[in-house]
Amino acid sequence: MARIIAITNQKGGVGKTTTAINLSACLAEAGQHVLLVDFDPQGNASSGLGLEREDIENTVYDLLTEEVTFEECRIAEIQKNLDILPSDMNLAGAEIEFQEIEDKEKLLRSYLEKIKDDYDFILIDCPPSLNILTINALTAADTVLVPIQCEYYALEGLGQVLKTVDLVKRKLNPGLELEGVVFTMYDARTNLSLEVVENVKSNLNRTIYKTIIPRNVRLAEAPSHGMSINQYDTRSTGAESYRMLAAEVMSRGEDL
Ligand SMILES: Nc1ncnc2c1ncn2[C@@H]1O[C@H](COP(=O)(O)OP(=O)(O)OP(=O)(O)O)[C@@H](O)[C@H]1O
Repeated sequence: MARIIAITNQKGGVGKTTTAINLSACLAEAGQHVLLVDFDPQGNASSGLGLEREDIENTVYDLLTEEVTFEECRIAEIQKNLDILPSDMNLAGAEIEFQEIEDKEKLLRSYLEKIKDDYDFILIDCPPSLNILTINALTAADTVLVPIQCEYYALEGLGQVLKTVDLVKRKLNPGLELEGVVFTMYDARTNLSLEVVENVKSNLNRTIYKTIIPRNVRLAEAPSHGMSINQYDTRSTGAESYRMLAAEVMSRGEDL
């Protein structure tokens, strides 16, 4: 049965999508059967894996509004072992459109529960805001992975995420656990990156991944070529770091 991991941080631009794409791809490369749910109306996880608008017939929005089945929405084997539920701008209307639906927070969960047995991991790439989509993702998830960028306001964003996770745990999903925090865009040439890591470590009594994702230009380039980092530049430090993160995520499963 899959472990469902929501990748979230209400702060924008911290490396959620980069982590969702490359962690999914590295788990798949390691032989795990993975579903990546693009749950951000920006659709960056979909385009970052090479999907053009014309390749996408149905999106996760159509699934949630019951217009299509899971099979009709899923794009199978975008890479070996990796399937994706794509997204597009239509998902931005969810906040208003789901208003009238009973149990609107549990929509995604109801669909993922049906297919959970078919995967080892389901990763959900969340939008950078606390809206009905993020609440749906956290209600569907077993664990939450929080990427935090090595910059000054890192702790601020983290505090908000942890509050939201506690709220969803109390009201909607008692089994929800923190998978861990992962530092992104670490720049070894600056003192700031090191200070942020030390600061978060001393203030956060929670799981922090040993793997730190470095700032790496190949990671920034890969999505514009529609490739994950292990396809785009398999020997880059970016690829190596996401492989290490995948190995940690797999081994952590044994403790969860
Ligand atoms: N480790 C890295 N090294 C270099 N560039 C990176 C790295 N991680 C992410 N980036 C770049 O930083 C930008 C923001 O990353 P990303 O889109 O993954 O963040 P996000 O949190 O998903 O953003 P949003 O809040 O808009 O959804 C992108 O241009 C991405 O290519």
